[in-house]
Amino acid sequence: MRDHDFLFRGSGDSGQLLMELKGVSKSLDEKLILHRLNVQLPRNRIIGLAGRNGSGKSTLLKLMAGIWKPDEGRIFRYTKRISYLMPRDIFYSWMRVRDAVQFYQSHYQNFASEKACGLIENMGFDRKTLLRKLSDGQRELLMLILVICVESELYLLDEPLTGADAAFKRDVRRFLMEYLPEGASIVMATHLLRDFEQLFDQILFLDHGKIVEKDTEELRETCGMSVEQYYLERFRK
Ligand SMILES: Nc1ncnc2c1ncn2[C@@H]1O[C@H](COP(=O)(O)OP(=O)(O)OP(=O)(O)O)[C@@H](O)[C@H]1O
Repeated sequence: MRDHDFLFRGSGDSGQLLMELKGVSKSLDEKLILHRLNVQLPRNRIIGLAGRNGSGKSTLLKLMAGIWKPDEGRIFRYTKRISYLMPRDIFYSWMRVRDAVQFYQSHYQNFASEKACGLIENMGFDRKTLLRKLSDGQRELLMLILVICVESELYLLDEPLTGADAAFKRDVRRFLMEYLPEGASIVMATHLLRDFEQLFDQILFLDHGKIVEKDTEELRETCGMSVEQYYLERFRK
C-alpha cells in the first residue's frame, strides 16, 4: 500500500462504502494542498481527520461535501444523505435557539425536529436564548446537535468542538455514540486527539498533501501508542 493510500481493510465492496476518492488532487492559489488521494469511507465508522494547521483537513472535507471540486481525480458518492458541519456557524446574532432549530426545519426535509428539541432541552438549552449570548462551547454543541439531527448516512464535521470543557467533551462523546443514526459514519477533523481518540475507529493523518491511515485499535494494540502519541512522533519535525 502506498503511503498516501487509505484502503479500508477487507473492503473493495462499494455496497459497504459511502464514498470513494480516487486520485484526488486540489490546489489553492497555485499551491498543491492535496495530492492524488485515494480514500474510502465505509459505513458505520467514526473516522478522525488530523494533521497540522494548514495541512488541508477543511479542504478535504469541502471536497467530500461537494462544496469544492477536485482539480484531478474523481469522487464517488454512494449516498446523497451527507451532512456537513462547517467550522463556523452561519447564524445571525439576532437569532435565538428556536430560530436556529426553525432554520434547520425549513432547510432540511430529513431534519428530526422532535429529536432535536428533546436533545436541546436535555442539554440544558433554553429555546428563547439569543445565540450571541451562548458561550462558544454551548454554541458549538448546539450546532452539533442540529447537524446530527439531520438524518444522514455520512456526517462531515469540521472541528466541531474547540471551546468545550472536559465535562462537555465527555457529554459530546456520549451524545455522538448514542444519537448517531444506525449505520451512519462520521469524518471529524479535529486537533483534540486526546479527547476524541476513544471515539475513533480509524484515523486519517494528512501530511504534506498525502494521507496516512491508521486503525486506532491496531495502533494501541500493536504499536502500544495512543493516536496522540503517534501523531506527536510522526509530526515531530
Ligand atoms: N479559500 C482559500 N483560498 C486559498 N487558499 C486557501 C483557501 N482556504 C484554505 N487555503 C489554504 O489551503 C491550505 C489548507 O487549508 P485548510 O483550511 O484546508 O487546512 P486545515 O488543515 O483545515 O487547517 P487548520 O487545522 O488550521 O484548520 C492552507 O495553506 C490555507 O492557507
